[in-house]
Amino acid sequence: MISAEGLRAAPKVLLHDHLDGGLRPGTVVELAGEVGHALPRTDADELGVWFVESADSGSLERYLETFDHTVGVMQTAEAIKRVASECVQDLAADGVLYAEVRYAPEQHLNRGLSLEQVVDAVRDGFEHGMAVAERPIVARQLLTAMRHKARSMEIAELAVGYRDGGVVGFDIAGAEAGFPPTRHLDAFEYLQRENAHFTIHAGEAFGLPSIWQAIQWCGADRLGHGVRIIDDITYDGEQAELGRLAAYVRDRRIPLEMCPSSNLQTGAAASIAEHPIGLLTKLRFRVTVNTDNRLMSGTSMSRELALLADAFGYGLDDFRWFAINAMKSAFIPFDERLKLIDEVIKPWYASH
Ligand SMILES: O=c1[nH]cnc2c1ncn2[C@@H]1O[C@H](CO)[C@@H](O)[C@H]1O
Ligand SMILES: [Zn+2]
Repeated sequence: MISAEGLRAAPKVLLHDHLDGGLRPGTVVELAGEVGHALPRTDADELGVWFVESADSGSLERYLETFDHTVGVMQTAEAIKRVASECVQDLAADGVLYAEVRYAPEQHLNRGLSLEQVVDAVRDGFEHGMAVAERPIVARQLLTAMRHKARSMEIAELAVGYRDGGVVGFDIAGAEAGFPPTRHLDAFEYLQRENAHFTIHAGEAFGLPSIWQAIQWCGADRLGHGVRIIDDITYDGEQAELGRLAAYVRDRRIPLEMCPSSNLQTGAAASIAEHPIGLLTKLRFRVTVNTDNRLMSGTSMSRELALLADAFGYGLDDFRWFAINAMKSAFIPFDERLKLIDEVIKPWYASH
């Protein structure tokens, strides 16, 4: 069994982490004090517990309500920059060597920032974080549009505008039921014409139709969560039979950004041991392991891997496979991905 220290040391790759879901509780308390935002708890430790307990709701909609208190304190360039820098430092300290971190710029305009100023603030924060982090890390932005709102085209254009400025892709997030991906088809078609990359939260709180639309209508490069792809697989404990959609996802090596702890909280899975990641890994889908919202789940990359190790007996070989899967699926250019695989990931695992 690998130790907690060993897990932290192992190079990890993170593709699905929300900037507004990963604040340090102490930072939320301090920033709230500065802007007069009312919090449900004012002690940092108690607030941390409050986030986890409130997010532990069994429903994605109620889980998302907790973001009022993080987005609420991320409304100035200074605050956003601080949060972005701390995010990168925390990920690096946990042994993450490459991270794509997402957030919705449209949610940070309450105090007069423009969309561009929000992206610039995150970029400044990431650059600061990368410069001071205790271990080398590469951090890039994904811009999210909220699926119940109507700004996806504008956010997609913003992502393309910043493609040489630290933004490597686009995403849609928020409540899934009632807001299918095709609602934003114009944005996805635009991104395809621009040769840009995007992932879509799909198959988390809604099933196969959402995944099917995300891939076959919208052309998603990756799936955020995608856990419900399991509904297209029959498994009797020995033999697995894949439906057409599951077979397509596996054949095309479409990356699944799986977030085990988050899925338990929103009710997308009953326990880690019963989480579809076990079977999907066994069937060699392109599985990646992610944190989703470190604050709301009280988690980290190391902790997610530790939970999987407990439930499925995974060890370093599996962690290496997850890291390489994720690095192959990243939205940075191929040569940069290869370099991190050949120069960081493979050498480390070969010597441990
Ligand atoms: O697991 C999730 N599913 C869907 N939406 C989410 C999830 N986690 C966070 N957000 C939403 O994404 C926004 C931008 O980061 C967050 O404000 C939250 O509303
Ligand atoms: Zn997410």
